[in-house]
Amino acid sequence: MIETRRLTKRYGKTRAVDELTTKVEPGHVTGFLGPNGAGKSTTMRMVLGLDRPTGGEALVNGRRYAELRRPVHEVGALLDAGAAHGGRTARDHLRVLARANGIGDRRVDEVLELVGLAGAATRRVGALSLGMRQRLGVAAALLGDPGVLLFDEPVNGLDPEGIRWVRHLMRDLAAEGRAVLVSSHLMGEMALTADRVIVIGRGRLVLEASVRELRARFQEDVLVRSPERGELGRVLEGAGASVATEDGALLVRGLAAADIADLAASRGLPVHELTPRGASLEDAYLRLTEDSVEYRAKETAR
Ligand SMILES: Nc1ncnc2c1ncn2[C@@H]1O[C@H](COP(=O)(O)OP(=O)(O)OP(=O)(O)O)[C@@H](O)[C@H]1O
Repeated sequence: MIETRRLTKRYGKTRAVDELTTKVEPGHVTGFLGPNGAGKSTTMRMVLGLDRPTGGEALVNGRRYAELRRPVHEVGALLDAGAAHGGRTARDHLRVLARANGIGDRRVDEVLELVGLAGAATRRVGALSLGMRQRLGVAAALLGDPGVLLFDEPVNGLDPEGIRWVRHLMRDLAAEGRAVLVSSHLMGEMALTADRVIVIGRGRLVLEASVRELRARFQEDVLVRSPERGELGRVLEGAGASVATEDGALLVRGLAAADIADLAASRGLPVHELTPRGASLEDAYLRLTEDSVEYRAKETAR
């Protein structure tokens, strides 16, 4: 679990992080979203003890990073995939990290296998593709088998296959009961990976919600077709939705498509169409953060 309590970081007059209070729970992938300069990296660096807060605190499993007895066994991070020493082999790079933390060589081979780099273990880091360096970074984060993981923009620059791999990995790590925090600029990408999101802008918390809540909040309505329209309409109203009828279909507000499907299934009511309509999550996110974009493109006056 990661907790920040009124976490603040000032650089001169810039409040990079401003009284940020959040929780990142185990068993979930939490997306950490915000425009450029919102304070995501600074927050992560403070959680990892790489930057000192100006105010407030950042805790991993209830302790500040500096107070963790075996930090690499509690928290792992992928911050900058370019950071590995280019002249060493992938395996040696990990062995150096492992030895510095009292971890045996066997675990090195295990994590190489886990991230699909066993075949490239003797290649020099400098000769690895970006996707492979990213995997090596993930291997390093997993060395101590930590319960808390932070990934800063892990899909940046990856090809579709690499992106899919990262997505699956995050979900698997969360399914194993770990707390996984992943930063991104893109709500669309996060909606596919994360089940919760923390949105920040100019260092401040804008929104903390489950992706499901977010969809329900920003979606206009859900179009539902069912041969049992009347009965389904009553069930949905009973669950708090407002229901209108249009062209033989139900227009449902106040419930997410997944909840509608679950309710229909629990009553054995057939559903022939279920279409969420309205703003995409990406649009919703842009609206949420439009006041906090650091550098806005200026329109040229003519
Ligand atoms: N070492 C530093 N010195 C001065 N200002 C800094 C420093 N690090 C970050 N900042 C400023 O703090 C703010 C937050 O930056 P940060 O890198 O945490 O944002 P971010 O959300 O990670 O952005 P990006 O998505 O662009 O990586 C920015 O205004 C940035 O310019």
